[in-house]
Amino acid sequence: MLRCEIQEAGYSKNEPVLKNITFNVHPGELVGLIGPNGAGKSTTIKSLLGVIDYVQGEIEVENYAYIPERPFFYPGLTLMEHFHFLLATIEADEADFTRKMQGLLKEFELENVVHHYPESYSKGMQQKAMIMLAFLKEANMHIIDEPFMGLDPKVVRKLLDMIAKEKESGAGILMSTHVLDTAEKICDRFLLISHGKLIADGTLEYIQRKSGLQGGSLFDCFHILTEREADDR
Ligand SMILES: Nc1ncnc2c1ncn2[C@@H]1O[C@H](COP(=O)(O)OP(=O)(O)OP(=O)(O)O)[C@@H](O)[C@H]1O
Repeated sequence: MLRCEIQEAGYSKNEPVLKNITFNVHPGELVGLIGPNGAGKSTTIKSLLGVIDYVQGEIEVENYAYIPERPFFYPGLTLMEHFHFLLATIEADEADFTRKMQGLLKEFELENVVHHYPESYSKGMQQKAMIMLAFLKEANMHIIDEPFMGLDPKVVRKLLDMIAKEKESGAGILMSTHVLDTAEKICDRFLLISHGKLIADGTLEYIQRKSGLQGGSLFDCFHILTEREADDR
């Protein structure tokens, strides 16, 4: 379970970026975090991860794995060494971990480069490596920042399968994305952020009702609600 009750958060106390962002993510639930560029999605995620300077409020998130928007790796470690490092920091059965790792390496076609430095990978390969590391952690909660950019359609399919499996096994997932047609298909609920505020939290039906667009796409509802919020400012 993830509980987020942010009263204010940002990069300095004088200029908070987020105001009153309160939501939960329950076990087995996939929640989409959506909003225009600069709305505060990444700042919300950074607040959850505890890597932001100023957060006023309460955050509760246990045993999470995080897939960042921009991959980062430990310099001087090969991908295999990253796996060994991860194994050393989590409580996992080594044989089980190795079996899963090998399965994922094969699925993501990274077997031939596992002894190379991830810095030498293409952008998509780096993202695949980050996804593998996150899913090998066997977390109760997955926090995923814009996972689809730069991935080829085959990998997107695999990622969606992995997300579905995690959900089935009871993990909660918070995923920020701009890919609204995919989000519409897979998310149980949506958090719509605009100008640092949570302007909607609910299912597609709720979002449709709120935007006055019965049966409308998430894409169209998104436009109506964010425009309305901008007009009200
Ligand atoms: N490191 C930072 N220092 C200061 N301000 C920042 C920093 N990162 C983001 N901001 C500001 O915080 C606000 C919210 O940005 P954030 O990155 O959370 O948006 P986002 O919804 O994730 O946008 P995008 O869809 O473009 O990734 C913006 O006004 C941005 O300028």
